[in-house]
Amino acid sequence: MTQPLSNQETPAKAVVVAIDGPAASGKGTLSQRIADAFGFAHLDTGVLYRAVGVSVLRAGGDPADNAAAARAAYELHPEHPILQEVALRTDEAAQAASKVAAVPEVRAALLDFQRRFASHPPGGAPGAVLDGRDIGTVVCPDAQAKLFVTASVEVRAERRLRELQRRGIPAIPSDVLEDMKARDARDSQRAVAPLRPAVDAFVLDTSALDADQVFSMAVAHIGSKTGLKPAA
Ligand SMILES: Nc1ncnc2c1ncn2[C@@H]1O[C@H](COP(=O)(O)OP(=O)(O)O)[C@@H](O)[C@H]1O
Ligand SMILES: Nc1ccn([C@@H]2O[C@H](COP(=O)(O)OP(=O)(O)O)[C@@H](O)[C@H]2O)c(=O)n1
Repeated sequence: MTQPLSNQETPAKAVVVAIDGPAASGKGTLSQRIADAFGFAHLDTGVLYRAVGVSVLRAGGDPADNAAAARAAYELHPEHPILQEVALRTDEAAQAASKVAAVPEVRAALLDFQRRFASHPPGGAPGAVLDGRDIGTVVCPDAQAKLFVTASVEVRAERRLRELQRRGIPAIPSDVLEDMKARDARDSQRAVAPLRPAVDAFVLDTSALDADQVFSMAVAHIGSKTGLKPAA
């Protein structure tokens, strides 16, 4: 996956905000709000891994099979319709994603695209917000601001359950919790780019914070690192 997302180049060096954390910690919600507030582009990198995982499943393969996972990652490109599918939001897709994500060739295949998005945000945006697991540690280690968003696994499972119900995707509460624990373990223990806060990340436990409180704290942190204030 090496194709550039846009032909438009950004003359000044883009500001990069890295937001990492475990499943359903609120990364995506926060990233989109930060992107909107600062006029930055947003890339949810988890979608890339979910698309690779689902592609392997659809081809009848095993997401833990290195060759099948690597092939699917090399075939993915930024305009691929699978990236828009609601099917990527299911627990099955999440589990497949975390299996393909442990394959070094998959991570390598997706790296250039993510880095290019950060250095040349689409639409000529002055900055980019990337959320995932390894943005602050591997993809953009020089990001001007890094946040690591987390919450207890019980709180995260409850948030994900409500989200799935809202989307009309059937889910069993105990399965969502167990799947999240399994994914946390796989993501944290893999050899390549494991889930962990960068040493210079601001760690934000959102267990008892609502989305507005998280947003305010993140804006304050980004302001302290970049001198920028939200436009609105
Ligand atoms: N601070 C928060 N408090 C309560 N619910 C939240 C909070 N942040 C996000 N959510 C909700 O939790 C669910 C998962 O959030 P999301 O941003 O998708 O997490 P992630 O990107 O880390 O998987 C969504 O339904 C979202 O609306
Ligand atoms: N930068 C990233 C993003 C996601 N992933 C993998 O992709 C899976 C799905 O990521 P996601 O961000 O969509 O998951 P949620 O946090 O939304 O549940 C994760 O469990 C990771 O295994 C990764 O390894 N590195």
